[in-house]
Amino acid sequence: MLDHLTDARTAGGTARTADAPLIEARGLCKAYTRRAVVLDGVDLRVEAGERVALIGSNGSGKSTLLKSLIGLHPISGGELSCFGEPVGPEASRAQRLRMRRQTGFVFQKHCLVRRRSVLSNVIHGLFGEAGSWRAFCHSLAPEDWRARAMDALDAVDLADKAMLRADTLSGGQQQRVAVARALVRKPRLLIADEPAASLDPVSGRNVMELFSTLCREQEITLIYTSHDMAHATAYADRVVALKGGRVHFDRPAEKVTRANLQDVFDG
Ligand SMILES: Nc1ncnc2c1ncn2[C@@H]1O[C@H](COP(=O)(O)OP(=O)(O)OP(=O)(O)O)[C@@H](O)[C@H]1O
Repeated sequence: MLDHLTDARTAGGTARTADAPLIEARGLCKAYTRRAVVLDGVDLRVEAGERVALIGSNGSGKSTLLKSLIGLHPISGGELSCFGEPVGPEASRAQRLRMRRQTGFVFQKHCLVRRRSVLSNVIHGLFGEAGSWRAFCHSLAPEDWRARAMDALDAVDLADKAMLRADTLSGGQQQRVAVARALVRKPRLLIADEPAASLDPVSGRNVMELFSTLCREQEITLIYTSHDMAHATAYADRVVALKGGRVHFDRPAEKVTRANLQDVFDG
């Protein structure tokens, strides 16, 4: 089964031209073990500025695909390029770091540091920049970092909560802080893995609306996973469905039908 997983491109090579897609995967395969082939020949092209929803049943490989696209998981086969650079199964640490620096992340669990202020949590998004140990505490951070973090908090409408402890905010507000933390570094790509899954319907819609709007305004490419079909179709330009380790369909959000969705989740 793994025979076709051996032709992965190695890291390095020449950078693509400026009009190349932000991400391009051809025949992408990912196996955690010889028996656990999760992605089995995924083709995916994401243009800069697009908003893409990834859907599929539990275990269909959505999170694995998200992480593989940006080098958090090494791929097992196929061809992948991200930010114009080929990404092989053994991407160097330097390349992975380069990709991470251009990417913001938001997860279902927002992973804020509960005892720290909202502002400190957003400044933590600047970890990885020069002198980033100072991002640990907002009072040690340079003034321009604090200003950037305040701008990000303003964008998610939480500037007035900057000095509160993170764990005094509601779940929806904390997720908006996580959005600000992801955007403070002005990433080219935002990856969001079930960002609204732990929120009530209204907070979930608010967070999705926020993502979608900020990404469009700031020309950030967005790829998110969701089990909520209304979220998948309302906030994305395109919906990509995974089934059996392959792309089952890839179509504009407005053309996705109820039957298409049913088909994805039927055994
Ligand atoms: N680190 C890992 N090591 C081994 N197997 C893994 C690992 N991560 C995920 N898997 C397996 O890969 C498969 C796909 O998991 P993944 O989390 O990518 O699916 P998903 O579509 O995001 O699922 P869900 O909707 O439940 O979040 C599952 O069978 C899972 O057990």
